[in-house]
Amino acid sequence: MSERVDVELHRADVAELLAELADRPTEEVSIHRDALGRVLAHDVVAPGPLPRFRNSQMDGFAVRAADVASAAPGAPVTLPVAGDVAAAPGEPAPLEPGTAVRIMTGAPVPDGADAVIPVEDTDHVTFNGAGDTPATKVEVARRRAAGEFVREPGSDVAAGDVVLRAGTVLAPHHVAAAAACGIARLTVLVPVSVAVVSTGSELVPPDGEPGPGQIWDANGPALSAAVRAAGGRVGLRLTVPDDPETVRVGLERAAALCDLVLTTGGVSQGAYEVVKDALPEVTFRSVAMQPGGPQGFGRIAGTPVLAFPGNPVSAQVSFVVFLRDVLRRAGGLPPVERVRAVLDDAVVSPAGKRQLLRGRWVHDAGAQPRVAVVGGPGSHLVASMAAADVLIDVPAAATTLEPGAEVAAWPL
Ligand SMILES: Nc1nc2c(c(=O)[nH]1)N[C@H]1C(S)=C(S)[C@@H](COP(=O)(O)OP(=O)(O)OC[C@H]3O[C@@H](n4cnc5c(N)ncnc54)[C@H](O)[C@@H]3O)O[C@H]1N2
Ligand code: MOO
Repeated sequence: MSERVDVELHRADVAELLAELADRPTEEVSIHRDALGRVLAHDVVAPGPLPRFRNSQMDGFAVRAADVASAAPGAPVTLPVAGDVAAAPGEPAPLEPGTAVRIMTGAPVPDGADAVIPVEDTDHVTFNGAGDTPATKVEVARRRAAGEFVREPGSDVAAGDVVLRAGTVLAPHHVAAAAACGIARLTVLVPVSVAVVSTGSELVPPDGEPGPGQIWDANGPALSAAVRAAGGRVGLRLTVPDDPETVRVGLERAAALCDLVLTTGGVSQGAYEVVKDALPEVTFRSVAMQPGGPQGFGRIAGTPVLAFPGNPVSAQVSFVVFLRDVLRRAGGLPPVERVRAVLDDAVVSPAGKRQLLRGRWVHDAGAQPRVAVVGGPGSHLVASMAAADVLIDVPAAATTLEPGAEVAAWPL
């Protein structure tokens, strides 16, 4: 651990190393299964208009507005009902002047009709229970202007309009717009594929039985979840023991399969720092922060690798500070902005290191967001981390901060 570098410098180095990840390939996905949450690669253009044809906005009677121009409550206009149009396949016959057709919401409005009288404004009042009973005449008790309750073709979308913009993170309402335009497949960005490699002979999976001296692997599941939450994909999950040969073999496999290799553990000053030993071509350095001080970055077989420390809070904080925004940007998601907030508590902090304390937002009516400290600063305190929803960024120059001090806060 030859040098101790500033957090922002290491951030910039990591961003530069991983800049190539932003060059994303694309793939087609079905709107029925895989589109949700994916990021659109291109603008989506409507192949035709929406609505596709003139149709009724109401259950009622299609008429010529001129034929009911004198209709008023107490002075209805009576028209013969010449037919019935449902929202169903087919084209209705043109409307003869001086007649009406019963029409349902979404049904094609016949040529010759230019307004729809809602059923409530007629002597039928409602169609509920009317079934297939054909109406022979209708009394219209309210006039409607030409165009009322008629949905014109293209009034929502014209052919050639952009309905969804490149970069949209697909939500249910975007799927609806694509489906309504008859677009069943969308071209989206391929997520960054990350190999998440936990190192440590002491680790057993969370569903395993730890023996003496063993612990459950928190970092593998945590970083896998973090990768997915930042729009990435876990291309490989490995846990390797503290044996440099085995670690090397695992990391070479990971490098061959994924866009990025992410390791935890084995990067500090101990006797068994296997990641350091297995990756002589990678730069290991001490970053002036706590937690998350020991860091590695470089390439293995041409693939970028980041080596995070093994302490669980250190690994999670490292992800937030160094990798989250890089992954989000590469995958087309906006970065998570840091927020200026006011401290609720007094804090002490080591000299010369930025400290990222676990905190919670304090919700009140104040003008500026406030944060309170949760738990201690130890890098092994996973429960305090779980209770936090923000990281409080105490500057390197500060050894104490009083309540009311302004700090940067990293939303979790
Ligand atoms: N003499 C020194 N000792 C340490 C220093 C130092 O500067 N000088 N730095 C400390 C700091 S800070 C950190 S952070 C850790 C980093 O250690 P490593 O990255 O080498 O990680 P390990 O030694 O493998 O493990 C540390 C700790 O975390 C536990 N661990 C590891 N992996 C997992 C996992 N996947 N899930 C849950 N817990 C994990 C491991 O059992 C250890 O308790 O070094 C300090 N020491
Ligand atoms: O820098 Mo370490 O991550 O504090 O435990």
